[in-house]
Order: sequence, then C-alpha cells, then structure tokens
Amino acid sequence: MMATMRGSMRQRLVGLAAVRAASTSSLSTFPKRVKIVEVGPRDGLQNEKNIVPTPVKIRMIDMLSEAGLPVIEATSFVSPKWVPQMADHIEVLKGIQKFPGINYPVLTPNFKGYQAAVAAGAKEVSIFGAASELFTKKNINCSIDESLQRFDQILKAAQAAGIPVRGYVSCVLGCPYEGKISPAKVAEVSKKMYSMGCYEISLGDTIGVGTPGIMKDMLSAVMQEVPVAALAVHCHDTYGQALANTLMALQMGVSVVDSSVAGLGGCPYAQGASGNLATEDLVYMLEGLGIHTGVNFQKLLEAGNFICQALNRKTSSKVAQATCKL
Ligand SMILES: CC(C)(COP(=O)([O-])OP(=O)([O-])OC[C@H]1O[C@@H](n2cnc3c(N)ncnc32)[C@H](O)[C@@H]1OP(=O)([O-])[O-])[C@@H](O)C(=O)NCCC(=O)NCCSC(=O)C[C@@](C)(O)CC(=O)[O-]
Repeated sequence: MMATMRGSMRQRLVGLAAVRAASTSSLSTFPKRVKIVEVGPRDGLQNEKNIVPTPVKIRMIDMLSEAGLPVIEATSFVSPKWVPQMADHIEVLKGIQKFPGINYPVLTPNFKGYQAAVAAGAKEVSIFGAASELFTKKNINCSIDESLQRFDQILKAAQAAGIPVRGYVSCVLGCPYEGKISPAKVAEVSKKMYSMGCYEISLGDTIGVGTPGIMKDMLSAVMQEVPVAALAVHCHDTYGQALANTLMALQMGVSVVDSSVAGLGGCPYAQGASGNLATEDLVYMLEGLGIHTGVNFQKLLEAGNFICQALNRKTSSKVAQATCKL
C-alpha cells in the first residue's frame, strides 16, 4: 500500500516536472531529445575502496538496461594494478544481459586493453585522454602526444573491425595538478581525437570545478573544431555545478550527456574528484524541459536504490532523496 502510494507520488512528481515544461517559453534553443550515457557501473564504481562483487555490478547494469538507458558504460579494460575495482571486466562484460538497442561501451587505455575488450565481446570502446599533461601522466602514465599515438593504434584496429570508438577529454574545466586549462588546449586535443576517428568526444569536468561561464567559453572554442552533434559533456558535481554546467551545454546545442546513477563516481587519479551528475537529477530536469530521454524514471530510481543499498551508501541524487521522503 505504502509502496503504491510512493510510486504514484513519484509519477506525480515527474508529471509535475513535465507540466512545468509547457509553461516555459525559451525552450527552442534546447535539443528535443537527449542521449544519456550512463557511466555509473564504470566511473561510479571505479573509485570504490571495497571491491564490489561482480554479481552486484551485473545486476546494477541489468537494472539500468531495464530502465531504458540507451548507453551504459559497463567496465574498463585497464590495468588491475592501477584500478583493482575494474579487474573483473571480462566477467562483467560477459555476464550482463545485452538488451537490443542498448550499447555497452568499455574503457580501453591502450592496445592491450582494446584487444582484451574485443575478445570479451565489446562492440564499442572508449579511449580516454586529457587536456592536461600532468593529469595524462598520472592517469595513463604517458604524455598527451604518446596517448594520441596509442589511441591511433586502437582507432585503426577498431575502424578495420567496424567498432565505434568514443573519446574522452578530461580536465576540460580545470585540472587537479595544473589548475586552469585553456579552452584552446581543450579544443586542440578534442580536434585531434575527433579527426583521428572518434565518433563522439565527451568533455569531462573531471574534478567538478567548472561554472557555466567557463563551460560556455570552453564549448565555444571546441565547437569551432568539432561539430556540436559529436560532443557530449561529462560533469562531476564536486562544487554542486554539474546540473548548471550541463544546462549551459544543452543551451549551446549539446545533446549527449554523461551521468551516473545515484551520483556515484570519481577518478582514482584525480584528487578531489567527487561524484558525477546524478542520472536521476538529469532525467528530472530534462523531463521538466520537455526533452525526451526514453528513460523509465521509476526503474531508474530502483537501480539507484539497489546500488546504494549494496554499497551501504546514501544516494547523492537530490531527486532520489526527495522522492524517498514522499
Ligand atoms: C594505461 C596503463 C595500463 C599504463 O600503465 P603502465 O604501468 O605504464 O603500463 P605498462 O604498459 O608498462 O604495463 C604495466 C603492467 O600493466 C599491464 N597492462 C598494461 N595495460 C593493461 C591493460 N589495458 N589491461 C590489463 N593490464 C594491462 C601490463 O601487462 C604490465 O603487467 P605486468 O607485466 O607488470 O604484470 C595504466 O596507467 C592504467 O591502466 N590506467 C588507467 C587509469 C584509469 O582507469 N583511470 C580512470 C579512468 S579515466 C576517468 O575516470 C576520467 C573520465 C573518463 O571518467 C572522464 C572525466 O571524468 O574526466
């Protein structure tokens, strides 16, 4: 009875957000549809100190699939010495249900990771670089130029095998080691990765220090070099700016947004990085703007609830917290 009441309250809450959309006049600049790239199973879990059992990861991904997320980043084929939490990448990728129409990309830092990912059945991979030399060194142990050479090898093999490659550029609004990063540097690295063959470039505010004004300047520079249709934003919420920064990107025409269920997340090689933009908060805002996502909100809440219980953690999603109280 109580659960049914809660369910109907949640529906009313989402309905309320959608009704507000109708009264908003400046919606013409927003995309009609946004593709959400769910990074919770990878970015959300990679920084967890205690190893999350593989069946929990698999159930989390299956629940996110049931919620209708169109892209779910499943795991990373990185060195287990560097990120022990992702050491079960083969079991996770093989163990999840592959829903038709949903992509399950995995991170591959080098050719070794790419080969292992493809052998385990990956149909899409993501390479990850940065606009900061020091962060690149700390994160993948090479310079930016060396990282681009490694990516080139992956991209050539992936192109031959018909495997799409997504590219991340980290530290686009600031670096934990170098501080300010110039929009020109972000544009330069993004352009290189796009020209080399990445179909999409995800711009990461890795430590969540950006504000909408800096986001605007950075995107303006990148959009000179990469078509906006090929751009995504990936905002961490360390300073509570992730939703505002994402809104700015949407206003500028970006229609792909990365987020993490329950706001889980953080990069082990970015001191001070906290969780990602929570998928629940993103979906609530997009519904309110009348922007289609295809996500079942109730099932998304259930996936967030499941992983928070498994981690013995309170959700970082404001919307999930609010609906819990209803
Ligand atoms: C890139 C390396 C491997 C270089 O690490 P390295 O130590 O320079 O690598 P190496 O080539 O010298 O090899 C050292 C050992 O690692 C092994 N190795 C080498 N490659 C692999 C592989 N792919 N899979 C499994 N094992 C591997 C290799 O076989 C060898 O094993 P050993 O002989 O010592 O037993 C390492 O630095 C690494 O794994 N880094 C990953 C760090 C990471 O995952 N960071 C988090 C993801 S990025 C992020 O979160 C930001 C993002 C994407 O979300 C966007 C944003 O927020 O901005």
